[in-house]
Amino acid sequence: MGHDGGKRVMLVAACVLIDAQDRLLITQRPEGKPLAGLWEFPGGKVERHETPEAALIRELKEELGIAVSEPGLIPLTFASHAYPSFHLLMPVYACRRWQGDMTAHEGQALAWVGAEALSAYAMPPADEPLKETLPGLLRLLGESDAGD
Ligand SMILES: Nc1nc2c([nH]c(=O)n2[C@@H]2O[C@H](COP(=O)(O)OP(=O)(O)OP(=O)(O)O)[C@@H](O)[C@H]2O)c(=O)[nH]1
Repeated sequence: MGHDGGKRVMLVAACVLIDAQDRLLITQRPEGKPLAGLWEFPGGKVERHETPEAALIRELKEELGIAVSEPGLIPLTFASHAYPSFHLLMPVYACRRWQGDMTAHEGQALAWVGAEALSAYAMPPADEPLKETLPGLLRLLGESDAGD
């Protein structure tokens, strides 16, 4: 065992989808999955030999039926959290552009919320720090987007 406890690092890619009113999409984990009932950002595990971007494009299609392109995925921040049986490393992208009608393909509830309102939702422990940092990060992103 290493001095970190020897936990395996699990790579999960997640996306903050942002609508025209600057609201963010969160989805509720369905019953039967670990952490059921908690709200999270869409995404999922990065498979072997898959890039985080490719994993996200695949997951967004599977979970929500939307198509996003790689240039539309803007690296935003990451979460790094020790769960009891693994260490989660989660790159978080922002995305404002997608194609297709958004549908909850896995029976998950969807909610569009302002960044400041995230604190009102129960999210996985790894997401807790994001509740504090996302409002400021998204403001910066909005300012840097203003020119394009
Ligand atoms: N998508 C997503 N996963 C998160 C977030 N926060 C967080 O701790 N996770 C964790 O990251 C892991 C993602 O696994 P998942 O089960 O959603 O991924 P998946 O769809 O590839 O899994 P499956 O196909 O095996 O069901 C879970 O352990 C989940 O709890 C988040 O904001 N979004």
